[in-house]
Amino acid sequence: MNKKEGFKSGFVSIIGRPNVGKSTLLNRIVGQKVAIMSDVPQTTRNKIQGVVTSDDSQIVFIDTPGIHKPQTRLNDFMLKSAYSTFNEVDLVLFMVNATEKRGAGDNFILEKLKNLRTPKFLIINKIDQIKPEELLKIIMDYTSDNEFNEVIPISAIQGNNVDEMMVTIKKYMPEGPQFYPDDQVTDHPEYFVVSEFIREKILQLTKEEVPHSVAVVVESMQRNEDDKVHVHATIIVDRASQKGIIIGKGGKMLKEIGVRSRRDIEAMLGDKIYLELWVKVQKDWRDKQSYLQDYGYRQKDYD
Ligand SMILES: Nc1nc2c(ncn2[C@@H]2O[C@H](COP(=O)(O)OP(=O)(O)OP(=O)(O)O)[C@@H](O)[C@H]2O)c(=O)[nH]1
Repeated sequence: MNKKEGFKSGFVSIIGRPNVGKSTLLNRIVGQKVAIMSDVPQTTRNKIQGVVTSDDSQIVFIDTPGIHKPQTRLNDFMLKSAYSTFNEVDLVLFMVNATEKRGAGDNFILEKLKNLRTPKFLIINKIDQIKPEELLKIIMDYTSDNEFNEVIPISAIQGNNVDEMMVTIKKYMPEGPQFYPDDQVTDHPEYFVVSEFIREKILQLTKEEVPHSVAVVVESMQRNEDDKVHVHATIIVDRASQKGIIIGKGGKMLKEIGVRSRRDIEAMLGDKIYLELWVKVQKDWRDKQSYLQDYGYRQKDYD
């Protein structure tokens, strides 16, 4: 959660018709560090598909469900949220399949992307399946009536041009904080439940004084020599005044938040824990926080 000088971070939405190779691409770029929370119930608007962290950047890829022609009201609803997502992210990757003709599904997405102000890339996948001379025609086909900030042909399966694509994506990321710890991986769904326990206690104890946008990020959970699980979490607020409320007079409020949270966390983990809580003010957090909230748990369970 440190804000390092010059650090870049942002959210990237990947869209495309089914089978264009979105998952293959994500697996390649995220490798072992795929943060798919597939084993956690999802009622989410956006799924976080992968977090790619390097020394100087963190790129969070999110999947946008339901991009096809709306046939039902549910689809319609999903589409609406998908499009609102495009305004919130830092970059949209529109992925197409080089081996398939541009179809109604592509046109439908293109239409929706037309007036978007968020930067957008055209990613032409599966170029290993076509002859080099065919590529130009495909590019022309998609770009003659649409503007993209970048057009990048790749092979997700063989890896051609994928590193270059990542370099270009990074260029479009704004400066920002590291949203997730370096080691944020799939097999830690407890991180999110723990952060929700803490968030719940903050909201219960501070009532309306602290807005719902307060975020809690679990930085680490490790067993120490004392055989306790040491949980280190950061509470993030927008304003210094909120920090004051959360800490309370002489640290009283923070202590109470800690005591109550620890009780729940110990019950869940069936383990003794040591909880270390920090409070930070981070102004640009609120905009990005909706993604965190969508990160693999059922909001209503905790409301
Ligand atoms: N030849 C070739 N095949 C690819 C490439 N990328 C993906 N594929 C194949 O295309 C098929 C679909 O890939 P996925 O990654 O599952 O596609 P997806 O877009 O995630 O599909 P949905 O989950 O249905 O949205 C798989 O059989 C992949 O092996 C590529 O660069 N070249």
